Amino acid sequence: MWFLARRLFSTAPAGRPPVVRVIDASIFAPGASHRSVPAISNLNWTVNDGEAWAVIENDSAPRPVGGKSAILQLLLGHMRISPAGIDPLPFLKGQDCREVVHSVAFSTRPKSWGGGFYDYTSRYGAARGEDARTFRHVLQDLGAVDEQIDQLATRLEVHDLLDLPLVALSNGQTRRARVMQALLRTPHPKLLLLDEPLTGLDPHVRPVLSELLRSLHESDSPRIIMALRAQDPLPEWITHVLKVSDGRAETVKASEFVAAKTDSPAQVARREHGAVAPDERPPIVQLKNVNVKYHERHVLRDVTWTILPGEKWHLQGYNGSGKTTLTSLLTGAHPQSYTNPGLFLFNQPRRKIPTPVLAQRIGHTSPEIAAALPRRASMTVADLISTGYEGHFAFRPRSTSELARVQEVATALGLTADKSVIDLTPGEFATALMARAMVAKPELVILDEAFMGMTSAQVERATRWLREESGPDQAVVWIGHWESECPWGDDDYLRIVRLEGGSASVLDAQPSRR
Ligand SMILES: Nc1ncnc2c1ncn2[C@@H]1O[C@H](COP(=O)(O)OP(=O)(O)OP(=O)(O)O)[C@@H](O)[C@H]1O
Repeated sequence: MWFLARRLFSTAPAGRPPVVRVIDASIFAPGASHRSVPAISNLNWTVNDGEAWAVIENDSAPRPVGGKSAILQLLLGHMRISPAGIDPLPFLKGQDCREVVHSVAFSTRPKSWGGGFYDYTSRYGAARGEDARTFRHVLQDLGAVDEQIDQLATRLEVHDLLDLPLVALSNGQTRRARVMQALLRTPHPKLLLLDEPLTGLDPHVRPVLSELLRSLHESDSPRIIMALRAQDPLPEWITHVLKVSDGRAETVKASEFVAAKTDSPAQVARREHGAVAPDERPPIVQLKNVNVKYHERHVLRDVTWTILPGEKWHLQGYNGSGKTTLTSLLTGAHPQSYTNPGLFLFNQPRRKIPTPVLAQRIGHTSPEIAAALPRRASMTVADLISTGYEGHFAFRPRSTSELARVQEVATALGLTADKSVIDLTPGEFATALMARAMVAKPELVILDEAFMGMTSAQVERATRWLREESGPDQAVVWIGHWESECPWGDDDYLRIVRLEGGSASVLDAQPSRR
């Protein structure tokens, strides 16, 4: 098959045009005048055949168009390039890049989803049925044949999900599904651009996807250029890095880039701030032998777990292991939350607490919420953060103290309160969602992939703020596949619960206070 063909990774045969070549050019957003500030100035970038490049953003003050997305947009033919007449992709030999350059972005919501609310809880009720459009149907509609679908799905470890409705896939499973969609589309891509492809993937799946991308790239079918955050580990097959920072770009060898890397922002912030020890009071969450099943699919199996006030938990598990399902029981978003006899929240059976009350008492951010949020030009950062008081997307006039608190949180996190949400970078948007989860100082906060799309400077600021803000009274469930990004560590009595095969085990790697 075309996508499994392999070839030795060799230097470019003489005479083959470079994949990318831009010499002394400035890149402008479409529609920007000649006098406006370029998104990237003085770009000098050549990608020779046989090289593997990552575009890495290292912005201290990210601008909506000046970072890695400007480079990806350039390769997609969406930017104006000056001097005019430069063809940034000579290897296409004049072929229309809109046909053969595909991109998959994971830190932003596709524009086609518009400004309305997308009900992410529908996935919990999605059923296998004759009418449901399955993952396989969606791929077939793109022109893929079953043999290709089966091979690629097996390689990406999503084969047993092909007959599920696409909406039922977990966050990490959806990421792999989107890569499959891009690869199996007709016409096949010659260049595939992936923006943060490894975020949201568990440590087991990351090498699986990375290895697939490596073998595709080495066989030129398609070539891959990926954009990463500065704090992400660099796949070992990447040979060169384009560092983009504050509207300027610099090329370095991957080995030099790795050698210059320092500790993660969370590690730095943890080192500089003291430990916060949790308090001991009656549990705020108790699960006793809780089960969740979809027909024959047993997602959670006899899960028993207790969260005490102030405890900091890292909920771990591979993609599809049931982390989102488990947290949706706590927030009441899952239909089976209401009927589950073993679920106790705030010292009461879950069915005795109305779901809107849960939404007020539990702060929550997740990729599903990020995708669901209605984005309208008239909605400001302050509007968005203040919906954290109710925990749903209701807009009502705010009291003076609420407004002051929203402003305080926005300022502390470097956000401009009156900026429209549609003008936010992915990192600013993730920061605003995190602020929303925390603004009402809830007793329990669930931070699921909270740093998705943030630059390392934003991660560093968010880490410090979370550690200062979330004192001994607030319990936190942290979900993130990058262990080094967890704002709390051993010194904070961080506790670990791991889901595997539907079962939960508590792994106390360090001596706990209890
Ligand atoms: N309606 C449904 N029908 C069948 N299976 C479902 C349905 N909804 C979810 N699942 C399955 O339940 C499993 C758990 O999904 P969940 O989103 O909880 O995983 P996760 O651990 O949060 O994954 P990730 O790390 O990718 O976010 C997945 O394998 C998913 O495909």
